[in-house]
Formats: sequence, structure tokens, C-alpha cells
Amino acid sequence: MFSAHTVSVVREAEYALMARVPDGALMRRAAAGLAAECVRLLPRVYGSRVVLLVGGGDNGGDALYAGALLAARGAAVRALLAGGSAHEGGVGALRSAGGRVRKFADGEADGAEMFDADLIVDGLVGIGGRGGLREPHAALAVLASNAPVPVVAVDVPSGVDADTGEVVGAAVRADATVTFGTHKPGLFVDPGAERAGRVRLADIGLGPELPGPGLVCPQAVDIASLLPTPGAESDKYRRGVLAVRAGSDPYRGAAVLCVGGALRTGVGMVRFGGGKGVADQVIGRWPEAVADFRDPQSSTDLSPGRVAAAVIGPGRGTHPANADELRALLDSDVPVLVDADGLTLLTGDGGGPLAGLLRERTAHTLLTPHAGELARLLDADRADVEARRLEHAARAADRFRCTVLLKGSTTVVAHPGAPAVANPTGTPLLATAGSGDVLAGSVGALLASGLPAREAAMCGAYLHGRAASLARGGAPISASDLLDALPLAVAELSRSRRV
Ligand SMILES: NC(=O)C1=CN([C@@H]2O[C@H](COP(=O)(O)OP(=O)(O)OC[C@H]3O[C@@H](n4cnc5c(N)ncnc54)[C@H](OP(=O)(O)O)[C@@H]3O)[C@@H](O)[C@H]2O)[C@@H](O)CC1
Ligand SMILES: [K+]
Repeated sequence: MFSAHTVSVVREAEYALMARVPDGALMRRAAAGLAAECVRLLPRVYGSRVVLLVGGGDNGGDALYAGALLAARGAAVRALLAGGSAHEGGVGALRSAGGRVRKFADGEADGAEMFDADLIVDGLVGIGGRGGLREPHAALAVLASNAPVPVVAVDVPSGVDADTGEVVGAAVRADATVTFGTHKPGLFVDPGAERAGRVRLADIGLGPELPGPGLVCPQAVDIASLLPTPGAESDKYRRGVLAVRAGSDPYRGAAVLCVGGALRTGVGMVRFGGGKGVADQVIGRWPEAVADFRDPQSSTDLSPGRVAAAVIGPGRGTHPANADELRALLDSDVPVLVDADGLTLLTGDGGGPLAGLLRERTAHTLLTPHAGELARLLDADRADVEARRLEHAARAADRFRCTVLLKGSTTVVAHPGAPAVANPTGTPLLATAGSGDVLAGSVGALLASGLPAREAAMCGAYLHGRAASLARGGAPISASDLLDALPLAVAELSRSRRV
């Protein structure tokens, strides 16, 4: 599990550590870690051309000291200073090692050094960056991103907000980022994650000073250790029965995909509740599902003894009868996942009785909005939700006192009082109709198997992303392809389980 800490937490840990180590020790450690990554990215060190982009703070200092280490090994290192001043010790060290330093003038659009380089090191701003990049930093960031040369970012790509991943204006697009002491949340969450490239953590001894993480990014072994495995004693009831309330006459496919997502993730049984037309379609595709034609509100199968969890919403409709159905589910004691039309009903409720029921629930509850749905739920701007995904997911989790899985370029999971989760397996291939219906069924199956909502959400998102990549070897997919690939993703994880 990768851990990330916000800038203020990193600063506190840094001060505590600085009090115990000699002056300049942390920067030397950071520079050594950075230089090692540069060596990995260069075809050879001796004779290679390295350009450092250097801002006025310690981020620039790291770049200069790393440049000095490379220059000492025979690289031709040039530093372009973005501001009037730069880290004095770093400039001195680079010059002493044979490197060259010049100021990059405001309005200069040349950057020829960059196009001829073997490697560009982005030390413009790190965790001290505030707001969008100013000039000439912004111009340098654009030149570096456009140069056909590998770029390594120091701590964070300049222009990416370290805490949120937000990008306002120009930002460096790095092939690799060397981050110090701990990961920063913005390296795992888009749009920042997409700018960071491969992220490598350089240990500078900060670990003992750090509290628990604010965000985690689970890896295959972490997900594998959470996934339930049926044992010899398992039967369909012990594995979990999932109630699915998805689909309606105009949207029958949503029910088929949602039920399929559950079955292909692994569940004891799916009990599908809905009208005859849609139920016939579900049973036609998935004869193993049990269809329940009773009126969902008077249905008795929502007692915890009969079903282990319920999914409601995909393609279900937003009529008053659907609101009654949602209310009945929220009033029950079973874990509930609310998606799509269920979320629209919550929005329409405007913080009224449905939201009240949500807040009072003691059973696990999970909302799975995309950015537009979350924006409507919070009465926020969709672009703001996309720019600062963590903040908005956390706000919804606090407001409704439940777990929130925010789908999108980076799927994030927020749960009151627990570290946020950034899913590492997302792919643009998932942006296809019906993909969310499959996810709802898949996460529902994990809820039914007994995982708490936060863990079910993180495992389901991980599997969904892997399934998209495995489905057709990276070629475009439809939501139905995900159903075929989900078992492959589960099997892949089983192989990576710790022994
Ligand atoms: N934490 C640790 O343990 C360790 C941290 N270390 C390193 O220190 C880094 C933090 O250094 P830092 O505090 O000096 O800040 P930094 O990122 O260089 O930025 C400040 C400079 O940027 C400027 N600037 C700001 N915003 C801007 C904008 N929008 N557009 C343009 N310019 C902008 C700002 O100018 P000002 O606004 O003050 O005029 C100032 O000059 C950290 O990321 C890591 O690399 C390691 O050495 C060792 C261990
Ligand atoms: K940087």
C-alpha cells in the first residue's frame, strides 16, 4: 500500500527531522535519490546533456545538487534559472563540478538547450508551489513538456498541486517523478497523476516522523489480501446473497450488466427484483440469477438473513415508486450501494428524508457517483469536482456519513475518519456506456461477501480497472467485455496473494 501525506504534514515531519540531522543533510539525501533516478533514465552519464530547470526554492536546490553529482560523473549539465535568485549552495556546487548556470529571461521562447538534451530535470517548484505557475516558470514548463526528451520531476511536477492533483494553467508533463520522504496525494489523483509519470519514492529518513497517511494507493497484494476467497465450508448463502434493484423497461441492459458484474466478481447468489420485462431479460442472460417479481416495497427479502447486501439505481428510473423503493432499502439493515438513478433521487430529495435516512443508517452504505452526479449532489460545479476529486468525495462522505466512490479518470474512495483511497488501475477505456453498471454489481458482490463499504469499493474499483486492461489487451472495449474480463482480474489477483 503506497501512503501519501499532505504538504502541511510533510512540513511538520521535515522540521522534526531537521532538528536531529546536520544542516543540509536532507537536501543531500534528496539530491542523491534524484541523481540515481537520472542515471537510470540516461543512456549513459559521461558525455550526456542534462538541463536543469531551477526555481527559487529548495526544489531548485535539489535539482542543482543532483546536477552537481551528474556533472562530477562527466555529464554536461546546464541550469536555467527561472527567477532572480536560486539556491546559493546548489549553484556553487554545480559550478564547482563544472556545470553551467544561466538565467532564463522573461519572454524567452527559445529553450534550444532543452531540445538538444538527453534529460530535463524539473526543479521549478515543489511542495512550496502556490496557485498556477507564474512566468517564466510556465513557459519553461511548456517547453519541457514539448521537448522530445525524457523529463524527471523533482518531488512533484511543477504546476501540479501536491495536495489535490489540481492543475491550473501550465504544468510539467514528466516521464518520472522522484518524490521525497513520502508520496504526495496529487501524484496519485488526476489530473496530477497523469503528469507525474512513473513515481519513485526517495527515502530521506522522514518515515519515523510521519503520522498515518491521509491517502493510500493500494497495490495488487493489498487488494489480493482483502478479496474474500470461498473456503471448503462455503455455500451460496455464506458467500453472500446480493439483491439487485437495477434496470427498467427502457433500460434493461443496465440490469443485465449490473447482475453480470456481481456474478462475474463472485457472489453466492443474485436476487433480482424488478418488472417482468426486465426480469425476463436478466434471466435470459443469467439463468443463475433468481428473479423476484414481487413489489419491491412489500418484498420480504430485504431482511439481513435473506440478503447480505443490495445495489439500487442503475437504469432504475426516478419515478415516485423508485423513491419509495430506495427509501425501503435505506430503511433496512442491509449494506446498500446507491448508484445512478438512486443518486438522482437523493439529489431531488435536496437533503430531505432520504438524506436523513442515509445519515442515520448503521449498516454500510456506499454512494458511487461520477463527477456530474457528485456535483449535483453537492450543488457544486462539475469542473471543480474533476479538478479536486478528493476534496469533493470527502465532502460528500461527511455530509451523508457514508462511503463515497467517485468514478472517473482517477477513481477515489472517501470514508469518514479513514484515509482516502486512490485507485491505481483506472484507464480511459472504462469511459464507455454501461461500465458503471458493471462496477455497481461488482462492488455489490464484494459488499455481499462481507467486506466493509470502503474495502469493497477499493477492491471493486481495482478489479474494474484491471478488467478493462485485460479485456482486449488494451484495445477499445464495451461494458460487456468487462464481464468476460472480471474473472481474469480476480484470478490475476489470486496469483499475487501473499503466502
Ligand atoms: N519536505 C522535505 O522533507 C524536503 C524537501 N525538499 C525539497 O524542498 C522543496 C520545497 O522547497 P521550498 O519550501 O523552498 O518550496 P519550493 O517547492 O521550492 O517552491 C518555492 C519557490 O517557488 C516559488 N513559487 C511558488 N509558487 C509559484 C508559482 N505558482 N509560480 C512560480 N513560482 C512559484 C516561490 O517563489 P515566491 O512565491 O516565494 O516568490 C519559491 O521561490 C520540496 O518540494 C523538495 O523538493 C528536499 O530538499 C529535502 C527534504
Ligand atoms: K518540480
